[in-house]
Amino acid sequence: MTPTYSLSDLGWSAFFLSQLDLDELVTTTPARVSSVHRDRISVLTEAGPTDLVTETGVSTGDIAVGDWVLSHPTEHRVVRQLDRKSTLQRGSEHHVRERQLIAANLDTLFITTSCNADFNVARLERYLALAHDADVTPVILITKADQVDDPSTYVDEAQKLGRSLEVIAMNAKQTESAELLTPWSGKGQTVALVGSSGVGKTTLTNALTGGKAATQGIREDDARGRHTTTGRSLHALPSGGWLIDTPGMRGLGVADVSYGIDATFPEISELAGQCKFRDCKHEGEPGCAVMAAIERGEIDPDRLRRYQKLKREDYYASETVAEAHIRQRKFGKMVKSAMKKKAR
Ligand SMILES: Nc1nc2c(ncn2[C@@H]2O[C@H](COP(=O)(O)OP(=O)(O)OP(=O)(O)O)[C@@H](O)[C@H]2O)c(=O)[nH]1
Ligand SMILES: [Zn+2]
Repeated sequence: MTPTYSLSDLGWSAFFLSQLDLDELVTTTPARVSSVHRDRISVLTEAGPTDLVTETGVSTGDIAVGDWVLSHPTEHRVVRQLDRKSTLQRGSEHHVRERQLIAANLDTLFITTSCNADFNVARLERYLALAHDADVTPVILITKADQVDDPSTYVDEAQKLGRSLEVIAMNAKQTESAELLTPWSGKGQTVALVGSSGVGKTTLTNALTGGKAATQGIREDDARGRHTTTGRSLHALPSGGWLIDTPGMRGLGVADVSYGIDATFPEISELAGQCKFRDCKHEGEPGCAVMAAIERGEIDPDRLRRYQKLKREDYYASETVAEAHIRQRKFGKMVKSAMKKKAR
């Protein structure tokens, strides 16, 4: 039997309700997107799961798993998509402004790493920038705590990355691991797991879903081979929450997440406003408040290096094709004139 859910079970809140006008309140049905197909979307409503086609002219590519839409009272179609509380997207590796929607309306992003060679603060900062930019609360999970003598050294390292950041060490293979995550996976809460290959995402997914990851919350006929465009879907958790799986989140480029990078390095970005030049790169410019703080020993120089690296990567990945073109032409001209000067 297909389980039924109330709107609040599905994650509905005042944030979404306040977007409806009186007419919509009476005539439309809120629906949460559980998977996205090329020509339609699968949704969960209070009346159960169903499929909807999108508004005319709107591609399903603009809709992400986790989105809320209003569905028409009699026809199986979307009337309107609601504003998101959060949007998780990834930058493409190409040097064009191109971002791929991963999930909408997540409350928490579990950034997963393990007590071994995978543990890398630069990678964690990269995921943190993504989470902050998406407006999702990050929680760092450090798996394989059972394989080291003292997991607290890993916890302490991760804890340095944020004053109020939650960091949890665990053995993902123990069934209790799901219990450690209940503060974030209770009724109506939506979570996703990201992290490198082999850190234990599948193990944790199975712990959270009770091993039923593949089938919960999706229409049954999906199991008969109807393909979703992304492979992503919304899974109901026995704890009352929702898990959106995130295949394709492994390679992790940053693009257009400048805000998220600043939020990940508050000790640097908060000072940057006091630099003499508004576009100071903190690379030795006069009147640089960040360099001054480094000299006073107040900022970790390694953090500044990683901040600058992410900012550079974000800048190049965020520029449009036209901007890249101008930059390359400028560079070409500069090389030419330098060569002319040399020849003289
Ligand atoms: N001892 C121990 N082993 C773990 C733990 N977490 C995961 N493993 C093991 O590590 C291996 C990889 O775990 P997976 O859950 O498949 O990792 P994944 O992140 O899903 O990997 P991909 O599917 O490649 O992205 C498996 O053999 C798990 O049993 C843990 O906390 N402790
Ligand atoms: Zn500066």
